[in-house]
Amino acid sequence: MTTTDDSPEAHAFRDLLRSLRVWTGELPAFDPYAVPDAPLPLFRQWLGEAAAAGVPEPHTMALATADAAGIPSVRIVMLHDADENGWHFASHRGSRKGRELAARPRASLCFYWPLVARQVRVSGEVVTGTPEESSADLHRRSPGALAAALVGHQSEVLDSYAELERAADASWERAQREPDAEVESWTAYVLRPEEVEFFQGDARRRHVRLRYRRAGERTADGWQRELLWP
Ligand SMILES: Cc1cc2nc3c(=O)[nH]c(=O)nc-3n(C[C@H](O)[C@H](O)[C@H](O)COP(=O)(O)O)c2cc1C
Repeated sequence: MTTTDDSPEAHAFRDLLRSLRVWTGELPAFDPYAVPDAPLPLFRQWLGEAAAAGVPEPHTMALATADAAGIPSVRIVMLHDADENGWHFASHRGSRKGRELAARPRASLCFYWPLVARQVRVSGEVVTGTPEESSADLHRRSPGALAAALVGHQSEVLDSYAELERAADASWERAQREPDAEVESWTAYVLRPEEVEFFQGDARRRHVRLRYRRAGERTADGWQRELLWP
């Protein structure tokens, strides 16, 4: 594939891309032979280390879903928890992702923590929380998050920004007045991991990739581990 755009802007853009670097600075070491039997403790450790290293918003992640025809879509959402049940997040049921998860309840998550050159990918089945769990999720969050959820209509076409401003102001006031307000479409989801892959970047490109896969009865804790070529 050859590039045809010869404009100064295109050249400047390509020069910028070539000038940018990854995997620089002091990167942590990662011994893939000294790891826990299951991925959760390692994930919690890595998220803690990313936060301690100053990675901004280490609890945000890309969530990839697909529609009934298999067309993929991806966006950032916040991690609300990671425990024995899986990786928790929440959104509106009627949004694009919500509709896709209803049609095809599987997803992949991807975290990237550049200051420590680490990536974590998680994939598996997605289970929808009960209305009680979804409501608890909503009310554990900040008044600002409740106000944002009260606006609703996520992923619908917006006719004008002024309409959003009016709705956001009304929702903000309602969230202050009624901190227990419910948002019917707000839904808690849990991704039950079947595969979790840890990637540690290395300045000499000898990246470490360690994958945990659900192994059923084959191992005591239900996970098998394997290294992958980077
Ligand atoms: C840092 C960040 C965090 C976000 N967290 C959430 C979230 O937790 N839940 C959510 O529904 N949308 C969240 N969003 C907005 C989504 O990226 C997306 O725009 C929205 O959910 C609509 O996606 P959809 O049309 O694919 O359903 C977040 C966006 C950013 C940039």
